[in-house]
Parts: sequence; C-alpha cells; structure tokens
Amino acid sequence: MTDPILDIRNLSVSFGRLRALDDVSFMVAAGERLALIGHNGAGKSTLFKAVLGFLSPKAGAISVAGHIPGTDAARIAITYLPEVVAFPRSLSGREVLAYFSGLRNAPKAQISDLLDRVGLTEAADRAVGTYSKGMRQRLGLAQALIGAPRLLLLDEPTSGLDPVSRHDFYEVIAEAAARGAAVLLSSHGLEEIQSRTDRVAILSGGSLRAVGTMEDLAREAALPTTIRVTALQGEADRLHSELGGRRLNGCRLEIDCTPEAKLALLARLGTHRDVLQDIDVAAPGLDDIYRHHSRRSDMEESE
Ligand SMILES: Nc1ncnc2c1ncn2[C@@H]1O[C@H](COP(=O)(O)OP(=O)(O)OP(=O)(O)O)[C@@H](O)[C@H]1O
Repeated sequence: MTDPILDIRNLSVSFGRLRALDDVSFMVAAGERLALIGHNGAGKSTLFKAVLGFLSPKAGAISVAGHIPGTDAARIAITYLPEVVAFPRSLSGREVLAYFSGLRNAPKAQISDLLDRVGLTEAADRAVGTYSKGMRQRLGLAQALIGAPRLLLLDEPTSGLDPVSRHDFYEVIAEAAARGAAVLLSSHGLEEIQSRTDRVAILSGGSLRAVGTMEDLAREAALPTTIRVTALQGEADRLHSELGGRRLNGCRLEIDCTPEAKLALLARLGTHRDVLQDIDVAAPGLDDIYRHHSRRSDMEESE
C-alpha cells in the first residue's frame, strides 16, 4: 500500500475492565475508501474517537498524516461527520459552511460549489431548522469536505437517508477519494457499501476479524460462488445428474463452486446450452462474509 494517511497499529482502548478495542491494526491510504463494519458495541465509535484524539489508547499507536491524534496538525488533517449532525437551527446552510470555513481557514469561495455538490443550492439561504434529516446530513457532508481534508471520518453517514440521497452521498465520497482523501466510514448497510468502498474491515467484540477487498474476504472465508441454472422443461433431471448441485424446483438447479472453478463450470454449462433457459452467477455478498466472520467470533468466544 502506498502513502497511508491513517495508520493504526496494535490499538487497544479500555473503559475500566472492558476492552473496547483489542490489538487493532489497519491502514487507510490516500484515495482509498475503507468501510468499518461490526455489530452494535463492536467498537466502531470508540475507534473513531481514538482517531479524533478524544480517547487515550491503553496500548498501540495511531498516526494521522504522520501526526498524533489530538495535535493541531492531526486536527487540520481530519474532518468528521457524526451519525447525527446538529447545527445551529437559526443559521442558514450557507452560514454554517461559512462558519466552518473560517474555523479551518479555508477559502469561502468553495462554499457555493459544496452546496451545489450536495444538492442544497436552493435551500442554501434557508434556516437549518427547516431542513429535513437528509438535508442536514448532506450539509454535514459539505461541512466535512471543507478545506480538502486528508482524512474523512464518516460515522454511519447514510443512516436515515433515502436510496437516491444515499447514492448521491457515495458519489460525493468517491469524488473526495479521487482527489486524494483517505475515507474511513462506518456503516450497518452492508449491501450499500460492498460496491462503494475499496476495502472492508470487520470488527467484532473489539477485535479486527478481517480486512481486505471483497474478493480477499470472500477468498479468506472460502465462501462459494453459486451458479443458478434454469433448464428447459423436462431437462433438469439430466443436468442435475451430470453437474450435481441442488434441485430447487422442476426446472431450477443451484451449483456451488470455488471462485477459481467458476469459469470451468460455466464452460461445462456451455456444452448444455441447447437445454438451458437462463444462468445466474452469484458471488458471495458482504452479508455472507460478515455472517461467516461473526459466526467465527461467536465460536471463538464460547471456546
Ligand atoms: N465511555 C464509555 N464508558 C464505558 N463503556 C463504553 C464507553 N463508550 C463505549 N463503551 C463500550 O465500549 C464498547 C464499544 O462501544 P462503541 O460505541 O465503540 O460500539 P459501536 O461499534 O460504535 O456500536 P454502535 O454500532 O451501536 O454504534 C461497548 O461495549 C460500549 O458499551
């Protein structure tokens, strides 16, 4: 990996006797989007607070663009969007961004562009108290983009947003990453992040269970790719006896294979194409991968 902006090494954080984070290590590079997932209480917010410099680690180290969290240099490098944003209700969206631009010593000239980018141009001069939750969240994202931060920390940024707003939100995040920002975001929306982030880190009970691309995680979990075949009427029995798999109904068959064996199986299916109606290839999704790692950690805890 080149140029890590966030570098977390062997991080442990405790609250009294509770170890909220236990020996967690990972990096986020410039231009990379890493999603942190984990059940309630897994330690996501604790990790964010440690990166922001609000909590002192019991052990380990964090570097933000080469600086220790909590220092002025680290603070300048990071922007943060909490799950629930609260801005003064009487200020307009434009005034909120002007205020944060002043705090970050960023040019006010970018405010109109940011408002436009998050779809708030028309509402820019209205009081924030009249904004919907989605509009406040979009204003929060604009706030987090002020001053071209090197690390964007987004804590469940899309909770409560409708599907179109979510899509637009991830587009804006992708643009920030394309400009070189490192992005660390937490989310419970597994489906939405699997195609919109570069890598995923799975946290469970304060420990990092896995980190990697979707392909890495699927390979590591040894989860199969499933090929669903729909045969022409009366042909499913013959296909089943030749190819194996599970019969779903009179004409459908489901065959599991390793990702490496997928092409060979599709080639074999090609020799039966005169009796096939349809083929559907389903790679393991993030929900399958997450379930696999959660099961593993449950088993380890009961040992
Ligand atoms: N200030 C605190 N004092 C004591 N325990 C705490 C404190 N903050 C967090 N914890 C505990 O640390 C663990 C991790 O909490 P954290 O808030 O980081 O989880 P999370 O993954 O963000 O959960 P969620 O998805 O519900 O937001 C939990 O057991 C929580 O109860």
